[in-house]
Amino acid sequence: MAIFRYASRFTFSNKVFLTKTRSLSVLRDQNLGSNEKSNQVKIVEVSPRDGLQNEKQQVPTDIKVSFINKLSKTGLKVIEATSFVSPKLVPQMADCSEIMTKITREPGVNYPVLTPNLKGLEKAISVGVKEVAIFGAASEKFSQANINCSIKDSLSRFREVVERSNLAGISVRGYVSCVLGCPYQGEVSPEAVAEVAEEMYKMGCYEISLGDTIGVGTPGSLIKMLAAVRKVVPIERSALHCHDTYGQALANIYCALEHGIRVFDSSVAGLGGCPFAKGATGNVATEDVIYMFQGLGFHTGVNLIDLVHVGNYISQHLGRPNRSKVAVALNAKNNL
Ligand SMILES: CC(C)(COP(=O)([O-])OP(=O)([O-])OC[C@H]1O[C@@H](n2cnc3c(N)ncnc32)[C@H](O)[C@@H]1OP(=O)([O-])[O-])[C@@H](O)C(=O)NCCC(=O)NCCSC(=O)C[C@@](C)(O)CC(=O)[O-]
Repeated sequence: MAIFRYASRFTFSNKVFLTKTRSLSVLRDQNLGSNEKSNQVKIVEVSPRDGLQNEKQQVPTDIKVSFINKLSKTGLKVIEATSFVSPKLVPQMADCSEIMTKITREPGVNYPVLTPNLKGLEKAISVGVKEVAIFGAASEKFSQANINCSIKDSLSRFREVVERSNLAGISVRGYVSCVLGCPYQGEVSPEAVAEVAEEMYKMGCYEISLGDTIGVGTPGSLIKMLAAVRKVVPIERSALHCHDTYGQALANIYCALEHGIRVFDSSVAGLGGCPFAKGATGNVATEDVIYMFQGLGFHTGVNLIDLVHVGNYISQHLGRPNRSKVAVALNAKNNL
């Protein structure tokens, strides 16, 4: 893992986080806060939503329901099930209410959904959703393309969603897209990311998921972005959401782990892509992330073989090979 040993020292909040020779376990013991010492990581499985939203061919609702039910049996504790957005813009998610009424909700598993505005939230409440996510962007152009409003206007809409959610006893997660680059404007400054993340955190999001929407980030740009964000959002309240477009996702996840992040979004079989980010390919594959965490001695509570079976199930339905490298290897080795 020499690639992950940094020659220089990076300073965040007056703490030195990385040196040339320190291993992850030493970092865990010496540098991180009490929450961050834990060897637990949380996976937010986004495949039923982020994984499928970009599929051109409509996936039958019963297949989606069966997919979510199968994921629920693998040990995953958070499964983002669908999104309550415009069916004209994202037809694949048009069956959101049906999905939420048909799935079997396993005790101890959380099934959050995306709600960009009050309209989506009210629909979600009517089908018993317990957690929602609002989704903003650090890039003005992406905000316009994705949710048809400026960053400023999006924050006002989100405030309404958070206030109404609080009344209904619903937790709210916040996404910030384009944290390491934008498909329309290119570079996005760490300060712009921190500004939106701070607003969302202050308005009441319990967690801020930092999205590398087009997968352009590297550990170099990630470190700079995290340095800015951690000044305004506690690291234990931050999550990382990686797409693997440039093959950097696992490197970025490992890097974020070293910087104290313990929540990671991923998608079984590497499904995914955003309809409003041309060229954005799949999310990092959950199987690959779990395999790496297992190797590092981190507990995810997820049964990897069960997960590979579920990835195979949905890949077969979509008529394409499983995009997880770990799944491909285990399929060949175990004749799955
Ligand atoms: C945000 C809106 C709704 C604003 O859309 P708008 O056009 O500004 O909203 P509007 O209030 O003017 O309404 C226009 C029409 O949409 C309807 N409408 C309005 N709201 C809803 C709703 N909630 N559910 C269902 N319908 C809705 C509304 O009823 C009306 O219908 P019409 O009168 O024309 O028939 C729209 O732009 C939209 O749905 N965008 C889709 C956004 C989306 O799903 N993007 C992909 C997910 S984000 C992502 O993938 C990134 C992430 C999270 O994974 C992290 C990362 O990777 O970076």
